Amino acid sequence: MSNEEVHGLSLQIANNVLKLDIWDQSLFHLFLPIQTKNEVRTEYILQVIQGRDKNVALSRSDFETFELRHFLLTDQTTIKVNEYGIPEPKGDDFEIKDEDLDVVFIPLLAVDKYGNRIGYGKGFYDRFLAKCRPNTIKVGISFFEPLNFTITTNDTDMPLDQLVTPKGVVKFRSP
Ligand SMILES: Nc1nc2c(c(=O)[nH]1)N(C=O)[C@@H](CNc1ccc(C(=O)N[C@@H](CCC(=O)O)C(=O)O)cc1)CN2
Ligand SMILES: Nc1ncnc2c1ncn2[C@@H]1O[C@H](COP(=O)(O)OP(=O)(O)OP(=O)(O)O)[C@@H](O)[C@H]1O
Repeated sequence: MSNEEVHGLSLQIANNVLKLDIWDQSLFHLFLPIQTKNEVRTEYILQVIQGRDKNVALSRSDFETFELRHFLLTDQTTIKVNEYGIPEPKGDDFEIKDEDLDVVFIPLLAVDKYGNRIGYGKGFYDRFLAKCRPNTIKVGISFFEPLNFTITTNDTDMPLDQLVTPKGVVKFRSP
């Protein structure tokens, strides 16, 4: 995918995020893209969320425990790219508990028609989502539509509620 394609499709995804039924919620968790990985450029989604005056949380990854810690994004937040190429907030101000997040946007490599997800491994998101509230809205973000075959799951895998792609929104229901 060319850089222009990545940006154009990411902008379409941000426009489709507007169609989600999430705008009565207040605290949104977002990932910032790993530049070297052709991930969806979430800066456009960030603009959409902030344009609606919602609060945004960003995470720092701990590669010893494979846990994420979340911090409120403010005017004072400094972002630094870590050794894995992930942009992360610096400092310990305004830490946010997993249970306080209303909506979580999730990066993924592939998803099937049931909302089962394949990530980059290490289980960061499976651990994180398991600690969120049951009614936290889990939204996958992808350039691609769901796969036609079923992804094999294990009992720690956390399925998605919805998926946003450049084409639109996909809602999942349990099989
Ligand atoms: N933008 C973004 N942030 C995210 C994730 C993500 O997928 N995307 N994660 C979702 O879980 C977590 C980080 N997950 C990661 C999992 C593995 C490696 C890793 O093993 N990197 C190796 C090899 C990279 C490769 O395979 O090419 C390295 O950089 O040396 C990095 C990040 C949290 N933050
Ligand atoms: N809630 C959890 N508690 C402890 N270990 C977990 C938990 N969730 C996942 N793991 C472990 O993390 C490892 C990676 O998980 P998995 O292969 O499912 O990652 P993934 O599907 O790529 O998703 P992710 O994006 O979350 O990394 C596995 O060894 C799994 O057992």
